[in-house]
Amino acid sequence: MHLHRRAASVEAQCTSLDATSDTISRQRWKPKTVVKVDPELVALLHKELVGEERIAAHEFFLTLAACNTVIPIKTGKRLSTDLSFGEFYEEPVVIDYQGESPDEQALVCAASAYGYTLMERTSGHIVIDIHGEEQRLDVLGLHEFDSVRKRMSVVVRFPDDSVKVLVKGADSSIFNILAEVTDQREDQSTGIRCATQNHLNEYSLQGLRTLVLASRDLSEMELEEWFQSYQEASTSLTERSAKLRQTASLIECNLNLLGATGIEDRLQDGVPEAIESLRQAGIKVWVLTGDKQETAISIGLSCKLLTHHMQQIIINGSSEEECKNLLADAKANYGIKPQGCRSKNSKWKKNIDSDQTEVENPNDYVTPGSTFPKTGLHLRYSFDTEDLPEQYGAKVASTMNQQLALIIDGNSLVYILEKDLQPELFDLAVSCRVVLCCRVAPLQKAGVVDLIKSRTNDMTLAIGDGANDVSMIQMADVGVGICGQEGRQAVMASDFAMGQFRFLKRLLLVHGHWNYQRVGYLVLYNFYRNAVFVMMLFWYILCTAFSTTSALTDWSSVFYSVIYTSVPTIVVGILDKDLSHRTLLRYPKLYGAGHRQESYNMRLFWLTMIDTLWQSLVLFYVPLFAYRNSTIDIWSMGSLWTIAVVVLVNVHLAMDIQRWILITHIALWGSIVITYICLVVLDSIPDFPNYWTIYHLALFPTYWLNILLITVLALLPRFLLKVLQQMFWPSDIQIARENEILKRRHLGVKSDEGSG
Ligand SMILES: Nc1ncnc2c1ncn2[C@@H]1O[C@H](COP(=O)(O)OP(=O)(O)OP(=O)(O)O)[C@@H](O)[C@H]1O
Ligand SMILES: [Mg+2]
Repeated sequence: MHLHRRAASVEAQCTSLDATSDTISRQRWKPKTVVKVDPELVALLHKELVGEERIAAHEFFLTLAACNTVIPIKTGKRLSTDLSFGEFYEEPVVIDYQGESPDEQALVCAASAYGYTLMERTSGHIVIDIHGEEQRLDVLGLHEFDSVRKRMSVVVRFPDDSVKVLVKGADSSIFNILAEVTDQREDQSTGIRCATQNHLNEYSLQGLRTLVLASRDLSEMELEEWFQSYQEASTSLTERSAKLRQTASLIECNLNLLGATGIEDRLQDGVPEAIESLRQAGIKVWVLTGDKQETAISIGLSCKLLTHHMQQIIINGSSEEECKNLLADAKANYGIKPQGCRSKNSKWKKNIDSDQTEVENPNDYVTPGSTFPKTGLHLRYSFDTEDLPEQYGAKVASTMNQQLALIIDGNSLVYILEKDLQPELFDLAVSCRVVLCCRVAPLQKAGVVDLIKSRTNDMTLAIGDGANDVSMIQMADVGVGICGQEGRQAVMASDFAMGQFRFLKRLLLVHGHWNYQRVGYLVLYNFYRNAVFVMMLFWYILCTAFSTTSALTDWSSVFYSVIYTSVPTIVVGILDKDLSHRTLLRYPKLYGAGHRQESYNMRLFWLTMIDTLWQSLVLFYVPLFAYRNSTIDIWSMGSLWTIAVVVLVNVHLAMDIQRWILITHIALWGSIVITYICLVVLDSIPDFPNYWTIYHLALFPTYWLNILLITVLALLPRFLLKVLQQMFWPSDIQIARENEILKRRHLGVKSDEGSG
């Protein structure tokens, strides 16, 4: 049976109830979502039928309805009028199913469509409406789903006093605990198993999430033994989950296979596009999923993470030796050499980056370990490209023509992550364009993130929506949680929460870019802003032979950082944008500026410091030279230096502002005005030594010319360097900015012509 997890209502074609019988059509309730049913299966479930097939189908749907943690919520009845007859009738109660797992909700809805409606659930019992007859089943115990067992089970007592354990879970975990095939029923059992296996393969090749259902009768003795152990385990204060797991294994064995389900887990809107953009931005995306391998591959194909042209390296080992051999073979086959650990300041970075920028179509090149992912609802984990080791150059050449996809399952990861095979996996993984880890447990997801974190200096970002993504989200440098239908655990553990995967594109390419540019610039600017002031004071101390006198009042020194220059810094730090969000989304490669550390690096830092030195010298010596033959007092000089440094740092900032808006003007020019106001106020207080200085100074043009000359002379080298750089060595961002400006002008001209 296969059904849609998210689109049950869209698929609505006929109500479940029509299909069963007249009694049901008179029901006082109806499910909120209606599901398309298979008439053949409905016919098989007909009450009057007897026989093994009917019993098996009955038990299958009973398990679907009972073995879950879904809570039915009924909305109240109301009276309505039937217009054709003018009669009052009671509208049926609508049952909505709420639960943490969307898969379970879909399965319960499906069971309801086939006449097995879950009506009520408490911790002690469940009520199921079976073809119009309500049956109350006592729940003796429930072993919740966990990612280690990959299954869940419920023990129920039926009205006829029989006790059954109903189990559902991943195929890999259920097939291991099925009853051994006995001689008499060998043909039938193996037939059923083969058929189920075929169906499972078929479903997973279509990208459906599969589950297997099984059950068995419990004898009184077994029940008693289990119940005692269950009671002990569930009230235990230490190692409760391990004890419960052990207890579950008492009954989760010798099961009879009931059947399999396939649920379509549709990708959210915009996932392939978002992945493509992240890829172009130079971000590598790996997919870590708990799904079956075939399902994961199929989803990888549907979100264009994998393509049919890719060479798939599949690592499915069941022992350490086997995994070692598989990894070694893969490395030998594709000529992959050891990578070693990567260091952040590697000189190879530049080469690789230039490789990237030269290639127009991102699909045409293999970026270092360009492993980009499927995502969807279950997005996994990505890490930013950084630098690459020396050997990479050779490897790029060898893998250029063969796009590699590494597909590895959880079983192999057990041997690889816990043993000494981590370096082998790392070498192979970073050489592949895509890495897809399937059937991985939550801790393994965290282990894979840790593998990258411990071996490279790359930034890691983990994104996920379920409880099984929590450890990965916590392990990564940046954790993003998607608030979806799978509960809020991922969101609670994350640094950023979002509604859909595609918003990640905006978060990284737009906000990430802006943030990087702003922070990078502000770090440099703040070094400069403080250093230029301190250096100016330093020159004064040198000139006065370390006399401990001061030219600036204490107030000026304090106000410089707190009032005179702080507001523009904050405004620019929050509001400045080098490029519009449209441009950034359109050209994801602009995100590469961050990878190349264009906004903040050692070279820029030292250039800024040299510039600061020059500016501080101009700042100090120009007034000194201008007033060399005068009898000006030291407080007047201090006043001039104060205002000159404030004007200088603000004009310096103004030169770098990319986006001028009203608030930037107010903050920047307002700061200079406020400085003047403060100086006037401070110079008007008779108790201060600087009393009345500004009134004297401002009367002479030399004062104003000094400020002008300082600003022009101090900023001249910087200005020239900027002009030269923009003319001869423009950055990607510069080119995109010019493009934006030209477009805007072009549009302006067009609209002028239009209005003319
Ligand atoms: N509520 C459940 N009851 C029984 N089995 C389940 C349940 N939820 C998941 N499973 C089975 O356990 C497997 C692992 O589940 P897990 O939650 O770790 O990953 P996933 O949901 O498949 O993938 P993802 O990593 O994308 O969340 C699933 O593939 C499924 O077969
Ligand atoms: Mg899940």
